[in-house]
Order: sequence, then structure tokens, then C-alpha cells
Amino acid sequence: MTLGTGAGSGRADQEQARKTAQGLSHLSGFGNQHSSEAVPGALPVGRNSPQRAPLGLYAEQLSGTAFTEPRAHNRRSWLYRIRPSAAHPRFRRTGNGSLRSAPFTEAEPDPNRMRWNPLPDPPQGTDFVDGLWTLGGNGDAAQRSGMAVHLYAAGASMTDRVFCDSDGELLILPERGGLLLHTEFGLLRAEPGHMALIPRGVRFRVVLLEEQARGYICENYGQPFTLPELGPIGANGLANPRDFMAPVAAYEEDGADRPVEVVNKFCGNLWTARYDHSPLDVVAWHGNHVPYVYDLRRFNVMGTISYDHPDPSIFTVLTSPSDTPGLAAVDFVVFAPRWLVGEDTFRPPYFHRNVMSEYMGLIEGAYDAKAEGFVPGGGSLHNMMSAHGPDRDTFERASSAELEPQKIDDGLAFMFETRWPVIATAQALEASHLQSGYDDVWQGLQRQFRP
Ligand SMILES: O=C(O)Cc1cc(O)ccc1O
Ligand SMILES: [Fe+2]
Repeated sequence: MTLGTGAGSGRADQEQARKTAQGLSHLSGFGNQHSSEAVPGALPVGRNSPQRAPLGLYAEQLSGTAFTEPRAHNRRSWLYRIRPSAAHPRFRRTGNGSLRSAPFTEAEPDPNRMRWNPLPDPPQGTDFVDGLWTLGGNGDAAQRSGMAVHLYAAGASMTDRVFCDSDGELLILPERGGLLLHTEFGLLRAEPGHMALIPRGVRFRVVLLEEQARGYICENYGQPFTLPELGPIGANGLANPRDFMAPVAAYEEDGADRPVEVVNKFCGNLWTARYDHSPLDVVAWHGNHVPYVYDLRRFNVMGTISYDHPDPSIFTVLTSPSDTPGLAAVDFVVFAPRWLVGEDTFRPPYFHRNVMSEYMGLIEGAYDAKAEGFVPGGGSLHNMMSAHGPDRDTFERASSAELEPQKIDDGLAFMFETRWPVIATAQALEASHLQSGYDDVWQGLQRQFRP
């Protein structure tokens, strides 16, 4: 397939993008060594780097892990492109807008529980890159450790503009408005309720499928997200590998020689260069450092069929391991529709204090620990050891509820759970959409001790 640049952001372009998004083909499977060619014969056979690559293409390797990392972790792809990526002018610094990066030093780490309403609507013409707004994070982008929580709100497609994050991979969760992601590897569609992952260094452009787009991003500076071990669960369950979809090769043809602005996030700052061609010009590729989408509703939820509320680690979709086995740098956890059947059990999330830090967001509906105030597009931060759990209304309701089997199917919440505290940005602490009085949701939990 070839791509029109779909460069415009008018109504007709959006209609065209929606049509394109409907009929996309995919390659299925997590972490597979996929291969794809948009033109038959574009992919060399039997070697990566023949003396002359087929069809006059340039061969180029994109390494997501060091050359020498163990086979099980090694990620790289070979791209066969119209121009080599090296053919570009100098990058120059540009403004970071509302994007911030680790290390997060603007504000003191704050032990308070915090909750935000959705981002305000962006000014007209804001595209995905301009619409990035950082809430906080941890680690150090230059050390390739830690993570950042960003939100985005956009009202325009990226036109003649491409983004590339050298600092980490981007796990994108649309909450409002579908996205068509034009990547170097081809096209992906991400709707609310899906996750999309753009690996470190992969160039892409975001086209809106609706007037407005809003969502969440985990930028992962550390080891790439991978599927969690299943242990005693067995060989199947949670997120099943075959439900992860990579694109098929597709390259930009028309407009290939129109200037394109490439925005590169490097060690926390944005840099731009004006290319004389589109870098989305990959005609064939093979490898396992690839973008992918996953429909969170395909998550095979496990839970108790006897008693007690299991820890939410059984809802882990993807994990970014740290150097300590079992201790994730970041877990991406989803609270998907499921049945609650626990006998003599307080069924919503329990009161707890956690050594891990928890950022939560809501894609749709409601979350079973919060009766009110935790809304789609909003988010909460419960940092290391901060006490939280069901709000007063939820506690009261769940403590006296009739324990019939109950289907929780009116919401889709998620959590980025990280081993390091999440340090909020100044803008997150000063935001007009930061809720005041969040502590009050736990007021009125009366003493009921009857010795
Ligand atoms: O705080 C939260 O709502 C997330 C969460 C959910 C759960 O079911 C158990 C523990 C936990 O931290
Ligand atoms: Fe929690």
C-alpha cells in the first residue's frame, strides 16, 4: 500500500483518513519477527544488507536494544526506504511547550493524594505534538530509566510534521477520538479503548479521526514493555500475544519531496529539522522493533472465584522490567469488564498503602473504587506509601451490599504503576483542573470499632 500524505486537516482529509482506517491489514503477535513489503520484491531475501538493496531502496537498521542484549530481549528492525534516514539537515532547538521530561525537578516530591479533571480543550489548530502536557514522572531520560505521564488534547491532525521520541517508547491510550497513526512501519488505528505503542525512535504522524482527540501517554524511558510472566496461570490468559497488531508496510508517495518538519524529543527537549522529503518512506521492513495496537477489551481478566480481592498485578497488560526480578519499572494495568463473585468479601479495591506509585486514568464509565470525581479524561496520583482506596460512599455501599454475582461492565480504567515516586510538574500542581479537596473523599469514615 502507498499512502497519500493526507497532509491536510480539513473535513475531506478526515473523511479520507476514516476510510483508510477502516480497512487496515495487520500482522498479529506480540514480539514476533514480522516482515512486510508494500511492493513485491522490496524485501531482500536471505540477507539484510545486500550490495544493492532491491528496487533502489536503502537498507537501514533501527536498534531498540543494544546489539549485544540477550536474544530474548533483543529488538531491532531492518527498514528498506526511499532515502536513508541520515539524509537530513541539522536539528535546531525549539520550544518544549507543555512537555516536560525526567529528571523532574521543578517541584518538590509531594506525598499528597491528587486528582485532576480532564485537560481543558486546546486552542484551535493544536496537533498531537503541540497538545502534549506532562503531569509528572521519575527517573532520568538520559539514563534511560523511569517514566513520564503525559496527557494530550488535540483538535488538528499533524500536517507535514512527524514526531520521533529518542527518549523512550510511547504507550498511547486514546480516551476521546480515534487516531490514525502513520508510522515508518505503516498505518495503525487506535480508538478509545485501544492502546498503541510507538517504540523508541520510530517516526510517526498522528491524524485525528474525529474533531477532537484526548488521551493519556506513558513514556517509558527504560526497558521496552513486554508481556508479564504467567506463572501458575498457565500458558494462556491476561493479554494474549496474538491480539497485538503490527502494521503492514506502507509508504508516503505523493508529497515525498515536500518539506516535512521532523520533531525529535532528545534528552527531554524538542529539536526540529526540515527534511526535503517525508521520512515515512519505508517500502519494506522486517524485525521485532515495531509499533503495535491492542484492544484492551480483549484482555482476558482473571480474578477470584472464591474470596478476597486479588492484587491488581493480575490485571497487568504489559510490564517494563527493572534490573530487579519481579520489580517493574512500570506496569501497565487495565481494569476491564469482569464479574465479581467473591464470597464474604469486600469487593472493590481495598484500603492500602503501596511502595509502588500509582497513576490512574479512566477511558470510559466509572471505576469501582470511586463513586464520584474520578472521571473519563481525568486522573489520580497515589504516590509511594500514600494511603488510599475506596472513597466513603463506595466503602459504605460495598460493606453492606448483597453479595450476588455482579458484572462490572460500565467502565475501563487503567493504571501506570511504577517502582519510583511520580514527581509532578509545576503545571500539574498549579493546574486549574487539579481538584481541591480530594482528601475529603475519605472524610466521614467513622469510627465503628465495637470492642
Ligand atoms: O488504587 C487503586 O484503585 C488501584 C488498585 C486496585 C486494586 O484492585 C487493588 C489495589 C490497587 O492499588
Ligand atoms: Fe492503589
